[in-house]
Amino acid sequence: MSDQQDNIYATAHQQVARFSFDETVVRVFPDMIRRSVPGYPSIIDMIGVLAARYAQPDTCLYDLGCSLGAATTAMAALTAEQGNPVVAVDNSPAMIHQAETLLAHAGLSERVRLLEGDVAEMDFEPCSMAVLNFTLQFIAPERRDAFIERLAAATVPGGILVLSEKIRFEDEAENALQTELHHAFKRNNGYSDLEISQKRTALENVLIPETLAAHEARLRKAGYQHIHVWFRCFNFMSLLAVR
Ligand SMILES: Nc1ncnc2c1ncn2[C@@H]1O[C@H](C[S@+](CC[C@H]([NH3+])C(=O)[O-])CC(=O)[O-])[C@@H](O)[C@H]1O
Ligand SMILES: O=C(O)C(=O)Cc1ccccc1
Repeated sequence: MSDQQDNIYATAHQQVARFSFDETVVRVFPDMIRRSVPGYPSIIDMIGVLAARYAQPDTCLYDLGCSLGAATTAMAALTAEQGNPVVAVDNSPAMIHQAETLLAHAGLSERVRLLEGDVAEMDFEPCSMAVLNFTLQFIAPERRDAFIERLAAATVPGGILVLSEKIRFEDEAENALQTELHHAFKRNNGYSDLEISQKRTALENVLIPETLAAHEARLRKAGYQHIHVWFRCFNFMSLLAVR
């Protein structure tokens, strides 16, 4: 029930509604994210590699804004021997419902604790890894500082945050070029100009990108000691922040 092709914006909508992670999106989500986010399959694979490198005993691993549990599954697979608890959280009931089915099929129901809730409001246990794979961009900007500070405080020394985000560039010309290249990527993956344009409208004031400098400043202020850009393609980026 989540393996269909994304054609949500293929026909003209009279009025394009705000984007939301509802049942319609859940049905097409794996196809949508793979065709919309450059490098998404590699990012998921590397989150597994990072889990194997950074998971510490007696700590949990968080997948915050887990959607259907792609990063959760990669983290669990590459830490099978250590067996750290993986805690996967999302505030979309439709996502959680489908993630539950998929994790059960993968035999991960014991290993993974799946929670429905707002990641910016939850309490954290000591963790050695937290993943925000394209989640922070959907949280209201004024809530981001306090949330990252609380997450950093729960991260043990040497633990990490993997922060993947769509980013904005200060320079207008740079921003326009990187956005155009992202749209070329989507077109190459079979999306029409109408689909690209209607999805863009739906995401306005829902997905709010910040600059790389703003992300780095927030992470440093929260107490992360080392910040590395480990992936970048057009206006998509992933940071590795070490506590
Ligand atoms: N405040 C919030 N609290 C909890 N969840 C939230 C919140 N805001 C948004 N979400 C959830 O964050 C997810 C963002 S998608 C993540 C992909 C996944 N990480 C992946 O690696 O496949 C990214 C994208 O679609 O571009 C959705 O499932 C939202 O319901
Ligand atoms: O499609 C886009 O333009 C994006 O920025 C990525 C995306 C992927 C999946 C849901 C929402 C946004």
